[in-house]
Amino acid sequence: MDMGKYSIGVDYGTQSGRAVLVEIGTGREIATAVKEYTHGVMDEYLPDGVTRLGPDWALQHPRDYVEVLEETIPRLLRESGVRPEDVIGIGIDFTSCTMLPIRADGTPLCLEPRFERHPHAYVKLWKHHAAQDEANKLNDIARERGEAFLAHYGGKISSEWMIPKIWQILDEAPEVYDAADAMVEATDWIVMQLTGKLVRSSCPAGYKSIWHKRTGYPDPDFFRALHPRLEHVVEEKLWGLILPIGSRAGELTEAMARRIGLLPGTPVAVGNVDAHVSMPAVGITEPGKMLMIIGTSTCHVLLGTEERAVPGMCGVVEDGIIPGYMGYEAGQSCVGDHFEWWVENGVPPAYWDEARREGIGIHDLLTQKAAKLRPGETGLLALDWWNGNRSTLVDADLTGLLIGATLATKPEDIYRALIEATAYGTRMIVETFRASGVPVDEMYACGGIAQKNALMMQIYADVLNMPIYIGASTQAPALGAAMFGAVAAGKARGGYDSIEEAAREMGSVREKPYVPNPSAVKVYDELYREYARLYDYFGRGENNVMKVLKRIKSAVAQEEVKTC
Ligand SMILES: Nc1ncnc2c1ncn2[C@@H]1O[C@H](COP(=O)(O)OP(=O)(O)O)[C@@H](O)[C@H]1O
Ligand SMILES: O=C(CO)[C@H](O)[C@H](O)COP(=O)(O)O
Repeated sequence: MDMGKYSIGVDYGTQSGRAVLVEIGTGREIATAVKEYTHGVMDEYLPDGVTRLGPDWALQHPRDYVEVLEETIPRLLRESGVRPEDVIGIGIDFTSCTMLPIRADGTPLCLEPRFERHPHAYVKLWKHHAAQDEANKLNDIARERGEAFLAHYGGKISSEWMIPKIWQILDEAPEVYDAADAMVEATDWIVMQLTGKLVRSSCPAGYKSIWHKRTGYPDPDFFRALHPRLEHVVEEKLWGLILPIGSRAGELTEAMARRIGLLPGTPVAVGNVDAHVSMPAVGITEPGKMLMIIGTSTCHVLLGTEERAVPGMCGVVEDGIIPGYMGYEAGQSCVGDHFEWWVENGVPPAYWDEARREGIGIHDLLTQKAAKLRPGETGLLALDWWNGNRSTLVDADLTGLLIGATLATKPEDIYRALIEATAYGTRMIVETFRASGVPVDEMYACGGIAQKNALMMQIYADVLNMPIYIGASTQAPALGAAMFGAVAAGKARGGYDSIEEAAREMGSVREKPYVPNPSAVKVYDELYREYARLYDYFGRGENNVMKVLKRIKSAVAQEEVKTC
């Protein structure tokens, strides 16, 4: 074993935490460890198995996040033989806005006996969409008041973000709101567990908490207009130093060092977000190159030189991704989740048997079958809104649509139509950026699905009519987090002084991109035009049937709760 220097990155995804130990200088991933969350995503019941959650809820358990550190980091050291003194830094990235109410010392409220059966005391996962009413009211009030911040967020604040989630807690559980000394992003909370102090990251603050590098948070007046008790929400619940990404949040405490096998004093980077952190891991540090991080959901991140208003984007934040640039984000709320839904609910036993016989996963079986179909052959078209629309409509109340099914439609036809729908959704996002004056010249992809599903990447190349370059790492977010760990350590300790330097040495893409096939491009152009018509028809108010159905469903659910 040589005595190089190493950094650890921990990527907290929707289902699991993934840690990598990376060699400084080469970006070589020496060891990887994955821990599935013990409680997974809680969307029906609390851990007691009886406390029922409402529609659109999605919670997590904060203890699972600490378990990830305790299990994966010692495993990395054991398997690699790397000495703790040669680990010069740690970086974290997380899904976002994944948030929780805590005491001032960092204790999550859900760990207190008084609150263990209280849904609002748990972590609200990014895809918790039950704060849509609050998001709608917030957007109406912000529009009426002519709040300038709306332009930085594509005209709408999403129900996935911090302020609607805090407001939902206040509306539905004022006792939890009162007991919370702070509301924090999970990325900042886990950094707090490592360092013992609360430091907030400028990245999620900028994208998810309406914080601006130059103007800070919105005025108390605005928050008062939402709810009188929110007037001082910033001082009361969002306090804490905000540091830019690329800085050091602090050092590993004695207690945590003992629990995870590293040395106390190891530098810890300011927390990051899973999408944004991936850009340097793919080697991107300049404008015009859009990166798709494809997993449970997809995030699209892009650098620009000017702050433009792009309708329905998630946001533009100065220094939000790479210091010195405007960082743009857009996204799709379900991509892998979309396929998972189909696999779990629509695929007959014969297909599962076939996959077992062939010794492959069900996704691989459906992909193999779908790959035999030509573009347009299924006769199907879908809207990719099974978990709402994150960009460009920013509406969690929109739902899925499949059109063209017949008695001859097969499971692989639908699987392919769902893949195509997500590709059309991405094209809509790319076209919206371009129409708003933000160039998108090249497309990149990373994340689990970009690595695993070649058919899907080919369909994206064909639908977008652009080559798709794939990040070389199988764990791009964790690699990016490790790179930020190396920057937190700094050159003097064997790391880097800037993320650009780290990206040059440690980030990379695979040699061969997926290249568009002209005959497929032609068919997909025609199908995309139909997709765009459906998108406008169901998404922009001409036909609100999706919302009507949701309203009826929610009324029925409330009736059921009353009669229970
Ligand atoms: N071969 C595959 N093709 C398409 N989707 C897949 C495949 N294998 C798994 N998935 C989907 O990928 C998602 C998990 O993505 P991943 O990037 O591993 O995790 P995360 O979203 O937690 O970062 C799941 O929703 C699953 O349905
Ligand atoms: O909104 C996000 C980033 O801004 C979420 O973190 C993301 O969409 C969830 O990520 P994943 O699908 O990889 O679990």
